[in-house]
Amino acid sequence: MPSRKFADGEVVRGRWPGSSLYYEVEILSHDSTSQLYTVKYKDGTELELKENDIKPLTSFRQRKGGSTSSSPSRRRGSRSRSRSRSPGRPPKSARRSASASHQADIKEARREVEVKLTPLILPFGNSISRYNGEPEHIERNDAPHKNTQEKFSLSQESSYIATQYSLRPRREEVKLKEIDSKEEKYVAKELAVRTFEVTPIRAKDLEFGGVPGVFLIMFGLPVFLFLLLLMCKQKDPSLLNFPPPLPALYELWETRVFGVYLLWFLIQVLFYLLPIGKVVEGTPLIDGRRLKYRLNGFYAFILTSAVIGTSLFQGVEFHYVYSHFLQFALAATVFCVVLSVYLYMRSLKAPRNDLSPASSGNAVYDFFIGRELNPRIGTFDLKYFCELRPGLIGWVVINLVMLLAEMKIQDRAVPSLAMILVNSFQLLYVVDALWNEEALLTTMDIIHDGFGFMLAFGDLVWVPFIYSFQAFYLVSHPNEVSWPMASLIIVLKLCGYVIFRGANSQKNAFRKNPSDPKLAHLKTIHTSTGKNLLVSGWWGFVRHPNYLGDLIMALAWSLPCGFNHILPYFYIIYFTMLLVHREARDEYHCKKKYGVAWEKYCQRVPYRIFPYIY
Ligand SMILES: NC(=O)C1=CN([C@@H]2O[C@H](COP(=O)(O)OP(=O)(O)OC[C@H]3O[C@@H](n4cnc5c(N)ncnc54)[C@H](OP(=O)(O)O)[C@@H]3O)[C@@H](O)[C@H]2O)C=CC1
Ligand SMILES: CC(C)=CCC[C@@H](C)[C@H]1CC=C2C3=C(CC[C@@]21C)[C@@]1(C)CC[C@H](O)C(C)(C)[C@@H]1CC3
Repeated sequence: MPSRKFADGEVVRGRWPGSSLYYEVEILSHDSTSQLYTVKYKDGTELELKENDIKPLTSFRQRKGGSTSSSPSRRRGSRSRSRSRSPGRPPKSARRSASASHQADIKEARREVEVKLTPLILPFGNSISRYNGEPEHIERNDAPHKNTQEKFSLSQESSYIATQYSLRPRREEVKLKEIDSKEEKYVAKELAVRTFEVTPIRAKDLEFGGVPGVFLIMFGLPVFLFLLLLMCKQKDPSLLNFPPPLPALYELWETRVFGVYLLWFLIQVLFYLLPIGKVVEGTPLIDGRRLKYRLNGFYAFILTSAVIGTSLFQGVEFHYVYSHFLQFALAATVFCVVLSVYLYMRSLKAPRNDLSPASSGNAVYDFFIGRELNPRIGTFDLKYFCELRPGLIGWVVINLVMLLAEMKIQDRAVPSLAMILVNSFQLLYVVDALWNEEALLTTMDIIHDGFGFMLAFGDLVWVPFIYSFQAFYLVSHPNEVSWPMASLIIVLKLCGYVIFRGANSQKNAFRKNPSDPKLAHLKTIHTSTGKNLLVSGWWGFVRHPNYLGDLIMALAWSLPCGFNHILPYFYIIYFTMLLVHREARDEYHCKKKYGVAWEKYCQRVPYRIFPYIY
């Protein structure tokens, strides 16, 4: 029979599962069959640990300045800004860098999650358990105890670790109310910081059809983009005229166009770096750090407008962008490929904690989804910058270019009503995004997806060159819109906007301050993570009211183009597919994160996006 290293009653340090942090524990017993020790933390938490995850107290005694805390719930300190300094964390120099292969990371992570957890008693419910049997209840949003709970925004990553464990409460008699709220605060904070590490996802969890799927998307999307633009350039853009005449590849490349594109990008970089605008903290990362972001997107937009206005006044020929539209699309695509290669290469040196929870260890998949979560050069955040600046602001500039091209080509003194509608609707959308810039920090793109080809292409190519498609279409396919029709379209757009903005603002306000008096009338479902879910207001209507609003707006963008061709409706077709897929991804993550509470929410609010339909 194999010998055991630690005796019952011995006080040692036990590793907190899924992390490299060790806490003082007492050995309760040892199971000779499974070779697991049952240990008890000072707050009463009992877990089963492998021998490798237990160290004698003496291993830690010499360490200077280490934490003296003895249980996950008791340890405290101001670590929101610095990296975790747990007793188990090796010195920085000795820490393994990600230049060691991702496969090695996977092995290590798998070894970590092998720790078998049996019970975990948490004062506010089991924050990392999937189905914990916690007392779910629906309440109005004015219960005072929620304040403390809601302050902790546990990062989305929690869900990826959570399902790796089999957690069962051993002392079910511990009730939520018996626990003092201060203690809750520490436990929740500590869990957010310690237990959630990047766990490589298993092959079956790969999204977008796995490796073959992303491979197809990466080649298919650029081809599709060019075909669409070429189709639109035809006099009769009917689908019957597919395929459009294809230009030679060398005709599409112009170094001057690439230069103009780079200039545009650099101007946006410059505006991003301006020390104007509020600095805010993002959602906590897996190691508890919160990155800082400067919110100056709206200023960048004002400055860009000033630059564009001055250039127009100076007689700069904006028609060049229209006449070289495909060349610009190619320049942006080339730039995006180079950027994606750079992002992948640098991610190989990134520490494991900096990797995206979506990354898999497969090079092709990770090149697509993005391996590093928040690639930064100093304080310059590449993903955050690309998401809102060159592409989104570029979209508005391209729309303006199309408006001018329409006037020139159709010899108009003023732009058509259809063009004005499309331009102003989309301007409102972009200004809204920049005005509410902070909301971007809680989107799936920022907290879950890495920065790779998908977002680089989406942000830098797809948004400016596809989202401006209606304006591009109207340049060569005029459509006269009557005023009654225009009024209907405007009403539709405003309805969509009210739903989109109302839903996003309601959720953002709730996540920022759950006890906001303005939200006191809303009902919520308590969840075990400490974060609650809204079940009335916009979020009680359908489960993704913001997507519904976005889709209604998308329809209003296409309608001014008339009904002669399907092409201008491509956007709404694509967007419906994108949001349905995105909703499914979010649903999957929320189910993992909130367990029964999410199922309760689904029962209460059965429709996902379209009431009574889907
Ligand atoms: N124009 C475009 O191409 C695109 C636009 N968008 C728009 O971007 C915006 C952001 O979208 P996206 O990031 O996908 O998703 P959401 O803004 O809808 O965020 C989803 C998250 O909200 C939280 N949540 C879900 N239900 C509730 C509830 N009942 N109460 C409180 N919180 C809840 C959950 O996170 P948690 O609980 O962790 O807070 C969930 O993961 C949307 O308006 C969308 O339309 C998105 C993609 C493309
Ligand atoms: C086809 C392909 C490669 C798709 C990638 C998807 C991207 C185009 C979108 C993913 C999420 C996005 C968001 C916006 C634009 C489109 C992308 C990048 C967004 C910036 C639009 C403006 C909104 O107000 C928003 C800020 C909420 C939104 C965030 C998500």
